[in-house]
Amino acid sequence: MAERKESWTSLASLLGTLAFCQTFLQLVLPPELRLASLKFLTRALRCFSSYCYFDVAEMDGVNTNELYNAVQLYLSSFASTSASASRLSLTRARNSSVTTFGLSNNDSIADVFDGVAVQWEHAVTQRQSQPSSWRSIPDVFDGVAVQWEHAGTQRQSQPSSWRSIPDEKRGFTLRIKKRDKDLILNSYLDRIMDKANDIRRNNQERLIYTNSRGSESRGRPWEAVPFKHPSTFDTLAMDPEKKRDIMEDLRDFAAGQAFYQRTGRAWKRGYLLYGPPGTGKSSMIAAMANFLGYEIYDLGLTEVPSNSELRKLLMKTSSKSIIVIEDIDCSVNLSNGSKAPKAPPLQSYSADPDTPDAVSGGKNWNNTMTLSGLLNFTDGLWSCCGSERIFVFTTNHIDKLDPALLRSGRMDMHICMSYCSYPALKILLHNYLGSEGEDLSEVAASELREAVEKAKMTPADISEVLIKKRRNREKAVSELLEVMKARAEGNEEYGGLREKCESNGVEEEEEEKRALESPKGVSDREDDSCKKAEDQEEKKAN
Ligand SMILES: Nc1ncnc2c1ncn2[C@@H]1O[C@H](COP(=O)(O)OP(=O)(O)OP(=O)(O)O)[C@@H](O)[C@H]1O
Ligand SMILES: [Mg+2]
Repeated sequence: MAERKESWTSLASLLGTLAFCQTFLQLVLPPELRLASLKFLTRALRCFSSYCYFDVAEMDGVNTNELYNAVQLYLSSFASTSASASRLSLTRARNSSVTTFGLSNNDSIADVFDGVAVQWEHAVTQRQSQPSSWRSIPDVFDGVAVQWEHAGTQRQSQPSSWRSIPDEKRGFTLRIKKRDKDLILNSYLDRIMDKANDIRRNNQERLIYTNSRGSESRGRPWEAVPFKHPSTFDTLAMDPEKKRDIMEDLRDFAAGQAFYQRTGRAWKRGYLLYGPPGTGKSSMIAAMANFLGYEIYDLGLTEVPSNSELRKLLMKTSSKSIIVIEDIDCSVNLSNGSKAPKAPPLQSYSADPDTPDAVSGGKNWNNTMTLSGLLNFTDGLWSCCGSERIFVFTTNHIDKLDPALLRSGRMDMHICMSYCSYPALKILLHNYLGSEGEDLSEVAASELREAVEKAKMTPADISEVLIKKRRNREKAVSELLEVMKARAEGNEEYGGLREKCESNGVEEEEEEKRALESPKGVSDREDDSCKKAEDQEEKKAN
């Protein structure tokens, strides 16, 4: 209290002295000397002040000062609850449902960082009436004292090239005690930048981007809409242990900047999601994005005419994003347009993605998209362009993928999305009926457990049944049981048919055709695809 009183007294006397000096200078000195003496006076007064001041202007030349925006966001995070701010400005960004608070003109706000008190002031002045300003800073080089001086002169009229500069000059001034400056300045500014990035991500609705042919020439390589997919790891029906592993992996990745830096690895991670349709691969991607707060770039490879276009597209993705390529088995073996010769198959894996290789038979593939072009970006030198990015490839047929995509280290994690298991079914029951099966009778629960293992139904199939009957829990469960039992019977019949076909020497392809025609039957082979892939991976690892 006494300290505050003291500072008010010194401020009042300082203002008095300044007013007196100004009047005195105006009366006594000729105009050309006034400025120099004012400059001298200000410098003299600063020597006695225990504070130093840092100006953070909105514009750095003609560019926006990132730090200004960051400070604005940072202060908004506590401006509304701070007792020291008396007047706040309110803003809401495009695509956002969140209101941000800011300091009004010439208002100030106090902050504490690492136990050190600082103060921010926001000043808005008209550019035309901007007073000439002089700034000087002493430096010592080889024991010789030098002084840098920066003079800001009044701009009478803006040249046309400066039209983009706002008429108002906005800036924050940070006041720190001189003795604390070296202690906190850098770490405090780093903290502000980090916090601002977090706020930006939380405030702005995340977007999902997609590409279309020719969008690059229209000047907008990606088109975006707000991303509002409600899928989360809570609602995703899959083995809880597997889910935990994936979440942990994602968490480690997002917090792994120092690790990736230390180990000399590009800060990126690749996931390959494979499994039959309707097992939740796309839902998993949405859950990942929601879990990490990342944006999604849904890359349609069929819309990318060449490797160089692909490179341009990928260079325009932001960090903290998931780059998704769905159904990679269907989209990489591309040609440039339907009439163009077929692009080299995935095996045509040349060192330079833009040059033909031996397999392509000497044809010019410069205008085609190749797997090597893609992998060059996800895995090669270009992978370090941007950081904190996740690549997700999905496929229904892991066995059709080129070995180049599957070789160890290419995709960091292979995740099998398979038919619904009992633990996954419990999640679906919780999602749609509000119960996890614990209120089911023991008989019903054990019946469900047995039926779901035999039925080999996808979570999508089960969801369909539960959605229809969700108003009546008992009916929903009994109908689901019926459907699952019927499906299990179909599977058994199909299994018998398959055995018969095999003993009669019917071609495998024909058998598959039949399976497609029969919506009921699921071959064991299909179900086993995850297991087989996992076994193969285990073998490779050993
Ligand atoms: N594992 C799951 N957990 C929760 N819901 C799921 C799951 N799998 C599928 N569903 C439901 O089925 C719908 C289709 O799932 P999704 O699109 O994620 O499957 P997919 O594996 O991507 O299929 P496709 O291979 O055809 O692209 C989803 O909207 C969701 O409601
Ligand atoms: Mg999908």
